[in-house]
Amino acid sequence: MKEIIALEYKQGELHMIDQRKLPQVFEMFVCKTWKEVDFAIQDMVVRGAPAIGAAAAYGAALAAREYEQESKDVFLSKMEESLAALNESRPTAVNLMWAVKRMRNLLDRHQQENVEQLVERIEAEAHAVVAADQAINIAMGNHGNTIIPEKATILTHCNTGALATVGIGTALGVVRQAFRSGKNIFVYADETRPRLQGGRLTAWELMQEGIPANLIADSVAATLIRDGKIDVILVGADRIATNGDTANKIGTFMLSVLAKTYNVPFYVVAPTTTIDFDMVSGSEIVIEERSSEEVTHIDGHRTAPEGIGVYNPAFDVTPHENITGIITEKGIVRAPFNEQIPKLK
Ligand SMILES: CSC[C@@H](O)[C@@H](O)C(=O)COP(=O)(O)O
Repeated sequence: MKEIIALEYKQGELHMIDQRKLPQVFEMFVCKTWKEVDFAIQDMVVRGAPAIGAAAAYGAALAAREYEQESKDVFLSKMEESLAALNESRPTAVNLMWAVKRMRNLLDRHQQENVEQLVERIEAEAHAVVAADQAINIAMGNHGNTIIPEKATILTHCNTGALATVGIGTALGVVRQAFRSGKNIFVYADETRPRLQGGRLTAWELMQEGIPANLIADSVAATLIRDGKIDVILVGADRIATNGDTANKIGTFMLSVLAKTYNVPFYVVAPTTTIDFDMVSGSEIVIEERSSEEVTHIDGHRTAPEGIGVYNPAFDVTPHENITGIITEKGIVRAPFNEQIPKLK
């Protein structure tokens, strides 16, 4: 099976699978400048917390190449301008800020070096972010596989696979490892309104891998859970506070309430780069609100009446009380989260 590679840096260009077009069209979106990366993140050509972090890291590498002929002062100020813009491209996934901070720290640590050396360091750092993410995904997949029963029926939300990362995925990475290890699993994938990351992307990834699955409208999940048809729920995360409160794709909170009501294990799968160690509770997490067209239109066609008001938060926060465990590359943490999570730093 050919692995899906969400993004790749080749000869000074960042090539990304254009996730706005899948599954109908498989097309690469090529960024030659950091501003194109900034656009790609905002417009969700690339999406998913770890993939956004990796894209931002390569955005910094492209910026470094764009400004390599400048004097050191101009180079540093242009780098800061691009890093500040990339940092703001989407607000909720902390991996983005983590990648930008990593680049800022790198420039700070090597401030005595010349521009040429700095450019090389930034490029190497971006490659290191990607290499680390691949290994982290495998480790999460293996830890996660330990809680998946032999014939599990798994419910998942949004897209947390290879497209959302630069490896096998977070929650979908656990699904992959369970399947690849020979377990007889079945997946229900929420379509994930309004952007349909489940219907378009997760369904596509599951089919590429040959994992048996049904796609469901989001509103079907409650019936399946009540009827005892789901053994475990696996979701990803965009930002986790140190008390375990977790921001993830809108609709995740609702699933967690159902899981708690009907005693279904509910696991968050995320690398430690998704933990915001400066945030003690989910109430501090900034939730992105996206355009009304995501709700009033489907595939560019208006489905809602002109003039209707729209509320379109892209994420919600699941309280830690509803979470059975958080599967990270360092192992599975459980309550009391506010004691266990800081140990992962
Ligand atoms: C990679 S797993 C976690 C999340 O990033 C994922 O579930 C999610 O919420 C993605 O949101 P998106 O708005 O598509 O970037």
